[in-house]
Amino acid sequence: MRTAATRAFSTSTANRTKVAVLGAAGGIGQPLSLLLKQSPLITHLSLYDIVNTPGVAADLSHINTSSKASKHIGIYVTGHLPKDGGLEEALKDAGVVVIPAGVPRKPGMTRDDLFNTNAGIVRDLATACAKTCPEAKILIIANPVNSTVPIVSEVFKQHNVYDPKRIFGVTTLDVVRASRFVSEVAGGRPEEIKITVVGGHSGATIVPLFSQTQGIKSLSKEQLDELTHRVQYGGDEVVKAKDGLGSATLSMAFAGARFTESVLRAAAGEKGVVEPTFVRSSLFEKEGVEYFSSNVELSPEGVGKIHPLGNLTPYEEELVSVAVSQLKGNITKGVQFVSESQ
Ligand SMILES: NC(=O)C1=CN([C@@H]2O[C@H](COP(=O)(O)OP(=O)(O)OC[C@H]3O[C@@H](n4cnc5c(N)ncnc54)[C@H](O)[C@@H]3O)[C@@H](O)[C@H]2O)C=CC1
Ligand SMILES: O=C([O-])CC(=O)C(=O)O
Repeated sequence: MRTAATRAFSTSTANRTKVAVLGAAGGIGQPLSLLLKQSPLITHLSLYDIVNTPGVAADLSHINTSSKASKHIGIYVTGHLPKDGGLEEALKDAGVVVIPAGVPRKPGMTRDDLFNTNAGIVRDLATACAKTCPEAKILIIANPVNSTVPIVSEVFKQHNVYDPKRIFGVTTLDVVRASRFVSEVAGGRPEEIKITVVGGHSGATIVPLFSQTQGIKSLSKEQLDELTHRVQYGGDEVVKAKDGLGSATLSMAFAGARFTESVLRAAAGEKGVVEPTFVRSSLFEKEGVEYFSSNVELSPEGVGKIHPLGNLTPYEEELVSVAVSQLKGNITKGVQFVSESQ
């Protein structure tokens, strides 16, 4: 977690932040909190779940990570359960809220099958955020991301605190997978291979743009088909291997910690921090799609510059058009859910 950049920015205590993790005792929440406990950019790690959080918090609070910049005050960890206003306490003064709360898939399910359970969980947590920490950056991991991001946005609109720059769908795992899978086929160090992945976060809405990465343009059509399918359905590989015990947790914690750290680095003033993320975007607005994932330069306010997709091959253009048509339905479903629950 400690890159040269984070070391440079960790010298200022002014920019250090309270980060709340909602769903902190879950499969993603626990390893994500462990990774975040190592960030020099966090002063207070606030953990909330409907079960088991005090234990997770007590355990993490024994880790001797501390920042010299804060005069040896380590990251302060607290754990909250719903009783006695625990959620409000967890969110009070948070600068960043990460939401992995919600149920994961079992074999045979799509991410959209999680909507009925997770939409209500995310709506209620977003309501608490809109009331308690309306200026926090909200990082949404809970699936289906293509619908939960519009849900959070609609809730914030209802409370008149909506700023599209501060609401992010976490799609980092798609680029983490893409670079790993490409390295297995084409060689190279996966951590150095950058693949642009755009669209959304489920099946055919996930579109890797392999043509934009130098050195792998010579993939055969068969390799391209296989790699594209593997990135689009990488989540299914894990769901199948876990055989009823959930979906990706450890790789997601890695990806979620990377994205959170990037948001914090940009908030601390670092320039040139670019991550893919599913945000309010004008890229496909004309086609009626208000949210889209693409590379975004992060800024102190949150979303900075949304990068255009760049040159696409006809193969990629076709994938993007399928993604756009599916996203429309996913987004509408989230928006309608909030308007119908009023
Ligand atoms: N964006 C992405 O790339 C990925 C998203 N996910 C999604 O992340 C979510 C969580 O997955 P896991 O951690 O594996 O599930 P899990 O079931 O292990 O953990 C979820 C946690 O959320 C908690 N929770 C449920 N309702 C809550 C509420 N109202 N308030 C606070 N906490 C609540 C549960 O008690 C549990 O501890 C799932 O929806 C999954 O599909 C998973 C992998 C990748
Ligand atoms: O596949 C799932 O349900 C979890 C997920 O979003 C992923 O692993 O990309």
